[in-house]
Amino acid sequence: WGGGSCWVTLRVSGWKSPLTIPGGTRQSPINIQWRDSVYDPFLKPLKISYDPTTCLHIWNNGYSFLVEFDDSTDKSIIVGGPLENQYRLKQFHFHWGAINDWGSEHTVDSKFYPAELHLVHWNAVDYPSFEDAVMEGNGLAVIGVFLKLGARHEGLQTLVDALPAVRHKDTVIEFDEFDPSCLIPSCPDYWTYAGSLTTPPLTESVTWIIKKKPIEVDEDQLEAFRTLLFTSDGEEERRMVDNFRPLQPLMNRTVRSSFQ
Ligand SMILES: NS(=O)(=O)c1c(F)c(F)c(S(=O)(=O)CCO)c(N[C@H]2CCc3ccccc32)c1F
Ligand SMILES: [Zn+2]
Repeated sequence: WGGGSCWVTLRVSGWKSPLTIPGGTRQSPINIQWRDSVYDPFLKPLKISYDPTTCLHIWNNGYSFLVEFDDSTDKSIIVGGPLENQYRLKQFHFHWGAINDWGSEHTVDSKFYPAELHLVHWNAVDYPSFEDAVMEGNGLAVIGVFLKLGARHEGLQTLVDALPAVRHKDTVIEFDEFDPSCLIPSCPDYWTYAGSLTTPPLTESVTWIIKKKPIEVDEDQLEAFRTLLFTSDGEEERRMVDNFRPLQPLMNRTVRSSFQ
């Protein structure tokens, strides 16, 4: 184990992801210890402007279900917050548990939420493509939004209604005119830290922006996520649940907050 690099691939209900990567110093997800986060008065409000006509399709890629956007223009972008320039929306996806006691990737004071939304953006100012940006320290910006059990979320319901059509891995349906800002709490408060993708290639290229306030969804909506499958049509069915990566060491990082 020592200082050497070691690969441990954890096979948890189809969620293959190395536990640690060689030389990783800024891996995600992490536990956010509220009292250890440092208020940074220089953090700007995050500005979100998405164009619903850039929404393309929903697909089940065997990791999660994701909604992909046309990122060939600057129509759907975020700017401000901890970011040096604007980032283009590429896709959003979720992580969730088999039961409501866990499911999120990040935790707050070691508390899990039943699910977590990730909106993945890339730095199209400095890099020619998403694939290039994935390899750069300031290449990506991911907004994380916690989901908690509560009232039904009308905006999410549009997505939930489409899930039966993407039940199996590698199924896709057209999905248009969806504005994902309806899934982001209006409260401006967030934490931010330098991290990584939580799926392969696990590159340390993500500026994480984790919203302090969760959104509320109801039990039926969480159950709808759990009806998805890791497996393709014709394979032995394995329910798509617990598709989150284990917590990673904070190492030499500080989590900043935009609020006091
Ligand atoms: N939690 S997370 O935000 O780190 C994250 C995921 F958790 C996740 F599942 C995916 S994916 O596209 O479903 C699976 C591909 O890795 C991506 N997709 C990214 C990662 C690599 C890649 C390559 C092309 C298009 C999208 C992505 C992701 F950024
Ligand atoms: Zn994710």
